[in-house]
Amino acid sequence: METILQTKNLKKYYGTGETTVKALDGIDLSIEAGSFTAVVGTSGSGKSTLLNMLGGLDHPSNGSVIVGGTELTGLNEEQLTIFRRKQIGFIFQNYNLIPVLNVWENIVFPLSMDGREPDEAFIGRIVTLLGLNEKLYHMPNHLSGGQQQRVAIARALASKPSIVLADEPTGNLDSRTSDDVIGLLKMTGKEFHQTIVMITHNNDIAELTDRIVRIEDGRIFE
Ligand SMILES: Nc1ncnc2c1ncn2[C@@H]1O[C@H](COP(=O)(O)OP(=O)(O)OP(=O)(O)O)[C@@H](O)[C@H]1O
Repeated sequence: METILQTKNLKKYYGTGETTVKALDGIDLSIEAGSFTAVVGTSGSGKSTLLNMLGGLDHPSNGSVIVGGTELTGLNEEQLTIFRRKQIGFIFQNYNLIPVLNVWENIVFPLSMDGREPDEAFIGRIVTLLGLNEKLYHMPNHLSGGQQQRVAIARALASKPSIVLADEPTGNLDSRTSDDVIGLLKMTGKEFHQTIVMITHNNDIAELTDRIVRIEDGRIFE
């Protein structure tokens, strides 16, 4: 199997001296292409810090992050931005939709920011898979939480990323809607050959994935 995401002795320390917080304290992790991994752990254990490092949103204090053969620590800010736009789809707990744009506009917004033409046939497939066809011209505040998260998933997938990073995507959803959202992520992951890494507090949700990685105090326990 091909490794698409890898960290080697990854460390992220905040502050100095006695007040140093070791958010990540030597993480060695390899993730296979096409897999769906859940990252679990108590509050403050380092989950979001790890996800941000994998997505090139933050710089390590030490160690390396290698994505598809590219060592992220070797990239400057501009290269990192291009890397993120091309390779990564981000999904957040709070959906982060733009309230003044309708569903379709939200989905294609990151592409337009990037000066890219949306692949309408491809996005049409995503929209259909996610059951959003009837909602394309609705505004986000007229949608349920589950529907808003499906829009956020469509937006994350629209740029055809090879990797999807999701930080508590079901954190605001009831358990049935959460199961639906995970089912959709699994389905789109398979359909579009994506690697998914998802943070969750919820063990039942984690059980639905291929692999569970547990973090405690910035270290991995599997
Ligand atoms: N910018 C920052 N400055 C200082 N400390 C930080 C910063 N970001 C995170 N930390 C600390 O690093 C540790 C790990 O934080 P992180 O957000 O990764 O945890 P988490 O497991 O995602 O938590 P939660 O489940 O509550 O979101 C925590 O102790 C946190 O307080």
